[in-house]
Amino acid sequence: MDGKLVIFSAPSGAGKTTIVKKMLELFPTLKFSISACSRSVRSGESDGVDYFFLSPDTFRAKIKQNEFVEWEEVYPGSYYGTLKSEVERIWDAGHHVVFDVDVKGGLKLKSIFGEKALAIFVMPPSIEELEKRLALRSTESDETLKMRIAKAEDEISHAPQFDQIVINDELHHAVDKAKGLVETFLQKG
Ligand SMILES: Nc1ncnc2c1ncn2[C@@H]1O[C@H](COP(=O)(O)OP(=O)(O)OP(=O)(O)O)[C@@H](O)[C@H]1O
Ligand SMILES: Nc1nc2c(ncn2[C@@H]2O[C@H](COP(=O)(O)O)[C@@H](O)[C@H]2O)c(=O)[nH]1
Repeated sequence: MDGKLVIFSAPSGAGKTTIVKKMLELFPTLKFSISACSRSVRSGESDGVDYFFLSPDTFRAKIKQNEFVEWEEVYPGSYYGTLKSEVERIWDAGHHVVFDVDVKGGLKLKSIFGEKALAIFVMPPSIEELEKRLALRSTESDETLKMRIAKAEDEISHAPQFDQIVINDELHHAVDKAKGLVETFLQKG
């Protein structure tokens, strides 16, 4: 099978991880690209499932060894990146890859893989709703929540560069829209 890539990007809190999890349930041929990151593990997360959790030094060593397809310092001191080995592992097993990456990373992947990739921007209904969702998720301190919200407007300005935009107001509508887009893309020759 010729492996394809489905990329979901959005400002933090817009709901891309929630939508990606639904896509993984709906499409057995899609497998999640487990990113490496240098932030600390949240409650409920596991190493090698949600992320490969690395120290900043180990992450920087992997950058030097050219192990990433793309990487970003998404927040000051917090590195995130797509490992070449992850994409190869998934393609070698005959699957398509789905990514949950920030906006810069999503555009980078699209620029590398072109027509093999479908890049979807998940649009929050408003900045106020984004803030509310992040606060309810209870994963951020006041400081990191502010930092995530401060990036959102600039990230939203890049939405037109994506192949498709899915507005995540009512989750089930967003999932239906994303499902249709992914289905059409995977069926294409
Ligand atoms: N349509 C929705 N309506 C209300 N809450 C939602 C909706 N979609 C997702 N959520 C909730 O909003 C919070 C943020 O969602 P999620 O973690 O999927 O966002 P994200 O874009 O992956 O954020 P991050 O980039 O920080 O990982 C979660 O608690 C999730 O359950
Ligand atoms: N450029 C990349 N961004 C990534 C990658 N993996 C995740 N992310 C993005 O980082 C932020 C923060 O994630 P969180 O888990 O700390 O809330 C979010 O936008 C992720 O999509 C990656 O490999 N490359």
